[in-house]
Amino acid sequence: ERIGVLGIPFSKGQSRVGTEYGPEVLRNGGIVRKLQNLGCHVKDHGDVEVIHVENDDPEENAKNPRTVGQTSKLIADKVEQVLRSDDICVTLGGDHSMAIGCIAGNARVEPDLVVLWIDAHADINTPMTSDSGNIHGMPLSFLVHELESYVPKLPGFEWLSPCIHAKDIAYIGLRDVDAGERKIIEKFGITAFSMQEVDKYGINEVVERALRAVDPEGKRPIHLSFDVDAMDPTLTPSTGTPVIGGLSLRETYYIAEEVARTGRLSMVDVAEVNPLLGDDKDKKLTVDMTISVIQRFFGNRRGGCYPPGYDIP
Ligand SMILES: N[C@@H](CCCCC(O)O)C(=O)O
Ligand SMILES: [Mn+2]
Ligand SMILES: [Mn+2]
Ligand SMILES: [Mn+2]
Repeated sequence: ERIGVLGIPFSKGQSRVGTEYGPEVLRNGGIVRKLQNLGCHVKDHGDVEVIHVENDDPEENAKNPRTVGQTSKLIADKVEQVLRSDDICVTLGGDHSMAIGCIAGNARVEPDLVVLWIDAHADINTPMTSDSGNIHGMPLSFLVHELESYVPKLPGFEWLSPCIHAKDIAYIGLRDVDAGERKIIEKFGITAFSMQEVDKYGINEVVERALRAVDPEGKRPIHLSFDVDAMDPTLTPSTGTPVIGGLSLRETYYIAEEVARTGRLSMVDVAEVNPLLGDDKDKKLTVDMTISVIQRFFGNRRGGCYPPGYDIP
């Protein structure tokens, strides 16, 4: 597979400084080389240009709307460009508002995509249901057809139209869901496996049910949006909204290996790495755990692997 890596040094979807350094620390952690060592053809497309709008006052309770909206358009355009030249795009974030542009861009190339959202959070607040006003808690609400009449057209978002349906989304890892988000999940029948279901059914059954729910015929391209806070904070402490009781390393590996096995992975977003949070040990652990998970989307199976065409001498 040809992989296109794209950095998204962005933090204005939330209030903490630091996720803008996510791409840098993931690259320094060797993510490009480690994917190449798996036999993948990897092209690093550099970073998306980030827009900074002065006096970007909140609108309808959403913070930095112009900055987020205009940057999201650049993300969508760049992602579309990468996916027209490479098979798979891996985006290195950046806060999870990046997913607005990532999914919008991917949907231009793969309109039939489904979304697997691996996250402690549902990230589907509308500007009105959000308590924080942080757009990293809202990305899916701008993308889902069924929510279009519930979401005001914010300045900076004029370019964006919804491009997925509620039934095309499956969550794994939820454990901190706001009231408005829970209502939306139930009202529109979004497939959602919280940590309770992971404990009840086991990760293998959860992954199987999630994939079957969004893509019963097993033919649709997969957009996997991975918020590192889906994993337990003992594994990825350097993130802005940690929640205890998260996915284990092995559960997260399993998700990645099963999604890889479909052969239909179109894009992986890696969101919410914040290297300014925690000490140096926390930062290194977060980067190493994150990269080890990403490797498993691209053939590094625990049962071993070998380069294409390899045979024993
Ligand atoms: N649901 C909270 C927390 C959102 C966390 C966002 C992260 O998952 O990208 C909010 O809306 O502010
Ligand atoms: Mn999260
Ligand atoms: Mn449609
Ligand atoms: Mn998230």
